[in-house]
Amino acid sequence: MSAPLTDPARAEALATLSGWTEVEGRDAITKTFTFGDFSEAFGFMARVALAAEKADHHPEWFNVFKTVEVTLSTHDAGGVTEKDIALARHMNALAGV
Ligand SMILES: C[C@H](O)[C@H](O)[C@H]1CNC2=NC(N)=NC(=O)C2=N1
Repeated sequence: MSAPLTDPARAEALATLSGWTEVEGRDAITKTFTFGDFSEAFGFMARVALAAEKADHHPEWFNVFKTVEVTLSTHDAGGVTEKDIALARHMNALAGV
């Protein structure tokens, strides 16, 4: 199991991840993606779901119409690890940002 990133390492990673921020009061990162419509949002979720299953690393998320609010942390490690950074980076790529 990978260990949670240190505060400086997490901050350094976030500086390279457009739109991702730290969650207040919890060792996790979050971003709200906004798409053109529900089909785009759900298509994004479907693509992320396949990647997440392959990596055995899954997002917490909440979809309303064309927005997808995502929170990432590594439950087994109790914080943000490289796995979360990799998934966040992949999500940005899939969303084209
Ligand atoms: C048994 C299985 O490998 C684990 O429960 C995986 C599944 N997906 C996971 N997803 C996330 N976000 N954190 C985890 O610690 C995690 N653990």
